[in-house]
Amino acid sequence: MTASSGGTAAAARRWWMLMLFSLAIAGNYYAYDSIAPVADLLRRWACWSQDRIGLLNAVVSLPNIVVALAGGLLIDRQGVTRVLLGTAALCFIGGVLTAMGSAYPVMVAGRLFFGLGQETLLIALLGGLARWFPADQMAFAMASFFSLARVGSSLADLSPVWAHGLYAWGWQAPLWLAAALTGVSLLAVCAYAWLDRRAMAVAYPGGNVPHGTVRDAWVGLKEFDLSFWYILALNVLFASAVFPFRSTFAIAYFQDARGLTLADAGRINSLVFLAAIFVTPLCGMVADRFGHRTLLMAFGAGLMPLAFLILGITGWSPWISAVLMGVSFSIVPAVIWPSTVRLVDRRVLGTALGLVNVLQNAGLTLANLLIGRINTAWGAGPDNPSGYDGMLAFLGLVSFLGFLSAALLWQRERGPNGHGLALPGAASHGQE
Ligand SMILES: NCCCC[C@H](N)C(=O)NCC(=O)O
Repeated sequence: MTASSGGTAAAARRWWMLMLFSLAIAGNYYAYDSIAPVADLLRRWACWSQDRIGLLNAVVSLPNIVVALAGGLLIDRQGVTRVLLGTAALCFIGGVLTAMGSAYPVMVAGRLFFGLGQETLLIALLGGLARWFPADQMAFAMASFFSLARVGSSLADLSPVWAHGLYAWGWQAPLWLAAALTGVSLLAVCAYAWLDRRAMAVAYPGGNVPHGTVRDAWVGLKEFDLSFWYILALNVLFASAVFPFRSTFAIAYFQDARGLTLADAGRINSLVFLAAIFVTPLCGMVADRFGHRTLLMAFGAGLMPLAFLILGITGWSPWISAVLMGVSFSIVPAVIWPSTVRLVDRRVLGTALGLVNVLQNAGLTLANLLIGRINTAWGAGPDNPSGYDGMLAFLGLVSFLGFLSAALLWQRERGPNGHGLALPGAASHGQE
């Protein structure tokens, strides 16, 4: 018997777990994205520079260039549940410190604590889904989970509208809301831990729950298949193009280069996430039902450079590119994570996901820095809209390299070294 098998009661328990995980990630992503909406208040009320505000986000990613791999190893050694409890608690402490901080160092410390937990929490949640969901439901489960993550991000983006009363009090009140949501995330994880304990007692009556060892992780790392490295490259390159554009530079670009108002620039930018809320679970369902995961990833990844190309060389409405990005950002995350799970041994899954996130965070940090440099060097701004061409060329190139990785993965998986990624869920040989 495996943890993901069982009858109706087990199936019901799985959907409860998915609900709790989705709540946990929605609260977490809300807090992750809670700085941008208060940036203006921090600038005007506290007179903080762009650099100071930027550091509040940088300290979340920076530790994960190292910590996510350690977190992944810890998941393989200690199991998902303990790591979930520890990291959700770290995020909660971080959220509270950030909200308490009218003093800058306290806020930075809060964001640092939050960052220490954030990526490992995501990895552990994905590991938990992989543990409980069978192959033919995993893409839908992970896609629904990411759909709720986007709800968290979108609610944070739009909080100045729906929670405008809080913003009238200054920047701390909205950050207390974010802290409260990290508390909800911690409660959801505690409820999961309770469910998990009962379920494990049934799956492993002797209490001998198998965990990987450091040696397993080392051997596993050396034995990762070429397909894993392709999917890792896709993940890093795709994230390095999407997140810096969407979260850092898009609003200024749409205002300066496309002449949109701040409100319209915000609207077009949030379309990418709003579309993903609805389309991502559909993509997961398609992957479970029909397979063709590598083709889906190549198609989704191919839409991203196309979107940047259209922005860069045509005068077409930016909404066209936003729609292409929204579709791409729905397909790739829905398929890439469940596919990664199929490519590695379960005993080293945490380590594998940790490695992906370490390189992804390095890519995100580097891309943010490089794009900033490029925009400065090209003199991008309202007086020089074509100064953004360098940024678009860079993003187009990075996302095209992501597409190439997806195409290579597609080609490899069609041959004798494939892992059944093209097959429907039940027919493929995911390691249950
Ligand atoms: N919130 C922006 C960065 C998220 C990075 C994270 N490691 C990740 O891969 N998330 C997956 C996703 O699609 O949100």
